[in-house]
Amino acid sequence: ATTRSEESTQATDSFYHPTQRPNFPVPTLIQVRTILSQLEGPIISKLTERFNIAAPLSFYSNNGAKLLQYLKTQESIGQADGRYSYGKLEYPFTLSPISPDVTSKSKPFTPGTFHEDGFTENQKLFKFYLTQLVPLFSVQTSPFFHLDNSTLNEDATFNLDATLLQLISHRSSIGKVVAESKYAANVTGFTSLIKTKDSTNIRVLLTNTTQEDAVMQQASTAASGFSSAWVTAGASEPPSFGNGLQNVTSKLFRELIDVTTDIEVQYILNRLH
Ligand SMILES: C=C(O[C@@H]1C=C(C(=O)O)C=C[C@H]1O)C(=O)O
Repeated sequence: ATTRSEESTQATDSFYHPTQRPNFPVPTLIQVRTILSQLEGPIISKLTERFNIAAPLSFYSNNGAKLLQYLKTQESIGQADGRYSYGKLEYPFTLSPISPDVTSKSKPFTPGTFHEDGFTENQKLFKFYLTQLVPLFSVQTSPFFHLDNSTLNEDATFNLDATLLQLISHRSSIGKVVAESKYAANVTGFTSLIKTKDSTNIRVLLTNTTQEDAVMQQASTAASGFSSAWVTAGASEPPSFGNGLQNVTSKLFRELIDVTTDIEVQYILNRLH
């Protein structure tokens, strides 16, 4: 008989049975940081687009039920294409989670090898997006021209929301790889903290505020670039546009760093499972 957890594994990861998953070595910390910085452009670009679409808060009533439904439809298609398969570091908002890896004699997960913990912060990211960012998307103008005089486009708005949510989920999930590279570089230091489940000191060991400042700085520079490019491209913007985009960008990246770090901590706590 198939158990509940096997069913849900099949649901999200139809590509590999848990016992036949490949061993994935992770890149070095320097390489992962480059990978993370590659995502800043796409995230801030989508954020700029979304920031510039008029959309009433009523689109998001009932805790974003309609947006979740939109995501569910998209994710079912993505799942069929293997989007959430093992090692993709993409985790759905609406489908069942991937099952965690279990270490055994035949599968020792030597340091430097990815070890899935099945954890996501997608619910937290969705709530943050809905309650902290959406209220700041308050432009009144719409880029759409409809002959019936309507200006709203719910579907296009949800499409941008979905892309943005998927990008920030992916960005924070790369925290798992960051954590593996840090673990591989300090197995002894982390192992004792894992054994005592000392999440506070695990977080201290994972945190690098110099790197965080560099990420925030790059995000801020990107936001300035996108707002000027938008105006150069012909958008008629109020004088508050540049600062408004800076504000949402900095809120988003502060949250992303915190969530990425949460994901790193969880990954380490479950590393020896
Ligand atoms: C991702 C890392 O871990 C933590 C999270 C960071 C981030 O989300 O950008 C940056 C520095 C660290 O505090 C890292 O060290 O690069």
